[in-house]
Amino acid sequence: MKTEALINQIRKKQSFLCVGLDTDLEKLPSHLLKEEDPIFEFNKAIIEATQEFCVAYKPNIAFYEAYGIKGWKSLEKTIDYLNTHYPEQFTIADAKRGDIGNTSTRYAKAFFEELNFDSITIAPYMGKDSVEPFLAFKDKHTIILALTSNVGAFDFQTKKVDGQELYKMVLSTSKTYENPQNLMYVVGATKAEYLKDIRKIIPESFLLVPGVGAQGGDLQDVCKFGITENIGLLVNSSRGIIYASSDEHYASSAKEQAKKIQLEMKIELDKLK
Ligand SMILES: O=c1ccn([C@@H]2O[C@H](COP(=O)(O)O)[C@@H](O)[C@H]2O)c(=O)[nH]1
Repeated sequence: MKTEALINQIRKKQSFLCVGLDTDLEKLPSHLLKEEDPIFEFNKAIIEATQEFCVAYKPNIAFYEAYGIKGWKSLEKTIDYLNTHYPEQFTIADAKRGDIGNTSTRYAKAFFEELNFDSITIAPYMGKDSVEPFLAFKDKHTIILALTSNVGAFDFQTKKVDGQELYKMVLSTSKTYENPQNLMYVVGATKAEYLKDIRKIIPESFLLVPGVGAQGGDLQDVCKFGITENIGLLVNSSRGIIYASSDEHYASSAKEQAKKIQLEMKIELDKLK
């Protein structure tokens, strides 16, 4: 998907919400466990309930890999369902990959060609030759971990290297890679105050912002420093939406929660007018 198409969807739906499909069998309503593929049935119901309020879906690959071949099948069915029924939705494989170039190319083929995701999250630690194989794919997006939402982000990402915080070096160095137009970045909602500095380095880039809801990040704080003329934000909530209730009303509860966040986003978008 082209970035322009994503921006158009955001304007049309007045939403920059990404729904995280972190689907955990242990948290599913018990009646779904009788289904042949409970994970897919759950995802399908969540997608149907939330799609009018969001512009992106982000399955975290760990939740599928955890169930082996069955989990991969559920993931494949989910991405196929999205691409068939809601091709306007931006899809993110939250896989946090990255390896020597030869191997990164295989990861890129797996997620961009075989599964046909629009984007993938990448750990930048192995540098240029580990990231560029992903960037080589036209109209696919490589979302680099810049400043993550967890406490462990302070172990390395905010430490100074040659007088500069590592996450800032990741932002500025990645801009020199081949095909930088295909880059996006992960910045945790729990680190909203850092967005002011981040926007000085990457004023236009799209940011995937996880950490609102269950992790306590604040949407208004994220928008205060992170929003741009072209919005430039995809704010993710996973558990806060998909497990809004654990009974048979899980889909309508997810819908209410997604709608609530979309209305908050509309208020932020109105401020840009
Ligand atoms: O810095 C990061 C990078 C990725 N994530 C992922 O986003 C979701 C957040 O889930 P919630 O339930 O909304 O907390 C999850 O898949 C994480 O692995 C992140 O949280 N922070």
